[in-house]
Amino acid sequence: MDSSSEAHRRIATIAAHLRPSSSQMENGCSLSGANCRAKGGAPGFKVAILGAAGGIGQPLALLMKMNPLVSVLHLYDIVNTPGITADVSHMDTGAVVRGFVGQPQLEDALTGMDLVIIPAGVPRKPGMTRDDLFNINAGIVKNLCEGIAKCCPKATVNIISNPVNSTVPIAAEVFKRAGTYDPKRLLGVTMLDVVRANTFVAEVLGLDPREVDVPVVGGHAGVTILPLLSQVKPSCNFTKEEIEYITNRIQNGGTEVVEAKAGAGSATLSMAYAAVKFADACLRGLRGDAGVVECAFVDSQVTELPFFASKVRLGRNGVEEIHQLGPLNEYERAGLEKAKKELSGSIEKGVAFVRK
Ligand SMILES: NC(=O)c1ccc[n+]([C@@H]2O[C@H](COP(=O)([O-])OP(=O)(O)OC[C@H]3O[C@@H](n4cnc5c(N)ncnc54)[C@H](O)[C@@H]3O)[C@@H](O)[C@H]2O)c1
Ligand SMILES: O=C(O)C[C@H](O)C(=O)O
Repeated sequence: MDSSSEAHRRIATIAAHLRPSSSQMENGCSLSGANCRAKGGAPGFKVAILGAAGGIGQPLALLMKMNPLVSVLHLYDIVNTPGITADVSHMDTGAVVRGFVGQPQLEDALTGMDLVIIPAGVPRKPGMTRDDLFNINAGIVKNLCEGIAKCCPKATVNIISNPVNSTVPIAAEVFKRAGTYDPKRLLGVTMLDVVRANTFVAEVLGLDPREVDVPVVGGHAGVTILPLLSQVKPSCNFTKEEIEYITNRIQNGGTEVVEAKAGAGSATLSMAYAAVKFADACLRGLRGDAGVVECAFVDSQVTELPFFASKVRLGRNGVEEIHQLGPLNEYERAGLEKAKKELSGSIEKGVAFVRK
């Protein structure tokens, strides 16, 4: 091909790439093809954020745009994605950003995605439990998962919307109904509990939180959040008072933020950080990296419950291995019984919502 026909081909490719379709804003860019150069077509994963205009969604979009493993980033919400897409797309990082707004554009947002992250739904106000969000968020998660089952049934799905202990079972039921359920690909995000646990333990021990690793198992609400302080790395001993203080602080970390925000929502910035840390682990697993292990709320046989959070190894197929809980001390065994009792009801509530 001579250089002028090569130039024509390139411009035609760019023009096709930039032409705004009726259903999407690409890069917020309205230039004609002749004014832009071709993208390098960097390899990477296609990621969608559903609820991208929210308190979590916006910083999550920012951080995912910075992730070198992401080549395409779809931002979907029922409001405000055009502005957020235009804004984030100006960052000089590799991912191509496209925005989608409203239910009619959900299918385009989801088609072809490798990873879908869901922070859509209402947050708590002071005095509420996460379960108080069920009535609104259950329907939102169900609807979005129906879209995933139809448009990207093989995608890995990260559920952030609360109550996670019920929304993950809801997602599983939707996928089962659609015949697309792959338990390895559905993960409830409990990473914020681990992030908090690492921070609070590091404070008590006088360590850098980046050096601390605290397994947090169970679920994501109150007593279902069970930090295993006997398994902290680096290995250490706590007094009884320290164990009670740290455990309570981790279990009530979400409420601490809800109360401090005094009606303006729940954790958004630390959650976006945790969501990206977790999504990055999922993407490294999908890429084939070895030894990627994080805590997540998944379809599990670690206890008699159908879902449970524990350490999982992430790989090319999603959850490749679920770690057992390891030896628990008496305090943790008592905590586990309390956690299972509450979790069981929350899981059943989610399942019943879809089966009703
Ligand atoms: N798993 C966790 O550790 C964790 C941590 C913090 C918050 N959360 C939960 O995350 C959720 C979102 O929190 P937030 O602070 O970002 O709330 P937010 O209200 O700021 O944002 C939620 C976004 O969801 C959008 N939305 C509502 N219905 C939608 C639908 N049908 N489709 C797509 N988008 C829709 C809203 O327009 C909004 O932009 C809440 O349920 C909250 O409890 C979970
Ligand atoms: O506490 C909440 O309602 C939000 C979230 O689950 C959190 O743990 O911060």
